Amino acid sequence: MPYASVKGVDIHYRVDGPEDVDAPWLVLSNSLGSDLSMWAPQIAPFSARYRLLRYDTRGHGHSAAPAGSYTIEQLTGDVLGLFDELGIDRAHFCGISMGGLTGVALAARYPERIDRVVLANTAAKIGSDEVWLPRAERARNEGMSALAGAVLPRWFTPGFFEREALMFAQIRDVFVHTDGEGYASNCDAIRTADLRGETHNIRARALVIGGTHDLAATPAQGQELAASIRDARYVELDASHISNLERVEEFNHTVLDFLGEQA
Ligand SMILES: O=C(O)CC1=CCC(=O)O1
Repeated sequence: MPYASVKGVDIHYRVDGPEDVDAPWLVLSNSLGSDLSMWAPQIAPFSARYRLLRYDTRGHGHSAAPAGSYTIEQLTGDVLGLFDELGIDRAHFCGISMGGLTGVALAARYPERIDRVVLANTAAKIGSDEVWLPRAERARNEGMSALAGAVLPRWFTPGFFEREALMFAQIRDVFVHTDGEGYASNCDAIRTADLRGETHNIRARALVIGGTHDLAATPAQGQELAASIRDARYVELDASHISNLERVEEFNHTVLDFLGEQA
């Protein structure tokens, strides 16, 4: 399993797709409580066109979970560290929820490194102290199994759990095996990240994907995010929070059409 040591923090990543040096890079960034396996239905179609870099956000999957609260600067720094490790000057970026927040910060602060950006089920400010402080405390004190029942039902619409029982079992498995301290430290990063004053700096072409039934990053927040980014496009899918898994075909077409459009 490949790792990059970014300022002493081991970040686990995977690369799929063409070795062709001319193929553009596309980076995928996971949501809170998941890992790079959440992109499984995107790998075949996306890697047919792009050199696909997936990674486990610190505190998740096989990446290290250093002690102490994380910050959005650390989450973006980990991506830039991966770029350095792999010799990537510039890439497309697609992040969902917390991964989308990372994408907002990268596109606003490092315009020279980000080509096109897909911001799915996210906002420039996600949740509030009231959401994140008790969530982090519970993850630290009671562990991930205690949180699963409260958090996971909001990720999908009710029909998904019956239709995709196996997929949901895998998602749940990743969630409950996420390091509780690492998860809580990412809650701290989300809680303290308010990028609403920075989105006007984004120059990358941007696609914002919302989920009609998403309560964690609502359609109104997605529309607000899109409206704050120059020339951004907003597309809404009939999904809850994890739209890349709930509406695989629509998500894949929407992203590939956007990335492949002529400038
Ligand atoms: O897990 C949730 O409650 C929803 C969520 C917020 C940020 C993220 O990545 O997921």
